[in-house]
Amino acid sequence: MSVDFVASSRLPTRHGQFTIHAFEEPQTRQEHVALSMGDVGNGEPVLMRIHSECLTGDGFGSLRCDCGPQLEAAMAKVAAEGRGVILYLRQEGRGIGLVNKVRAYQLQDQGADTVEANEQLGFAPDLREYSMCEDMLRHLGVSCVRLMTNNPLKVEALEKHGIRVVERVPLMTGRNPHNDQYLDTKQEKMGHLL
Ligand SMILES: Nc1nc2c(ncn2[C@@H]2O[C@H](COP(=O)(O)OP(=O)(O)OP(=O)(O)O)[C@@H](O)[C@H]2O)c(=O)[nH]1
Ligand SMILES: [Zn+2]
Repeated sequence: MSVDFVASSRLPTRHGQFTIHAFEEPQTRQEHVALSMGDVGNGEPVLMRIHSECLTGDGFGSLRCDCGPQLEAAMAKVAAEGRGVILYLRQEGRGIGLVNKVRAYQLQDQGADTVEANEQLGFAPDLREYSMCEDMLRHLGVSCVRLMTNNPLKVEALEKHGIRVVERVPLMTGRNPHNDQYLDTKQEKMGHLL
């Protein structure tokens, strides 16, 4: 999916001052944003996070997943280096959307794991794709990254879109009794490097 750059502005945060860049997919009007700090277009590898929207974890502090602490940790690491990028992609629920994610949570409350719940709803375990990253990174002048993730599919997807990943930086944070099994399932069934 191609995306158009729309606007950017200053974004002071508790981790320091970022610039927020807004993008839109012309066909679907799907919106995505990037946060950047420092001179990311100078050709040096850029510390980067691709974060998939999780309203429950990022916004409400849900302990069912590790998204909130991962986003906080990624922003803190970028701030510590004074340079980096967070691509915040609006792919809620690994692409099934917020309402379907709550449906999946309901099935998980009844015993399904995160993969089984998606399958019971008729979805693949992970519907995300990352083609929009290419336009977003081109706009920011980034072609080479150190990617903060535990998901090898994200590394593969970026390389497929012409972005060089010189390092995978593990992002292990936020394990708790409520998401213990969820993280184990990601490791066992989805190949995450936890
Ligand atoms: N369908 C579904 N989506 C979930 C569930 N729990 C979290 N998510 C979504 O999963 C996405 C985050 O993906 P994860 O699999 O946790 O991690 P990742 O982004 O693939 O990998 P990392 O880069 O290591 O964080 C967010 O969009 C969440 O909303 C769930 O039980 N079911
Ligand atoms: Zn989450």
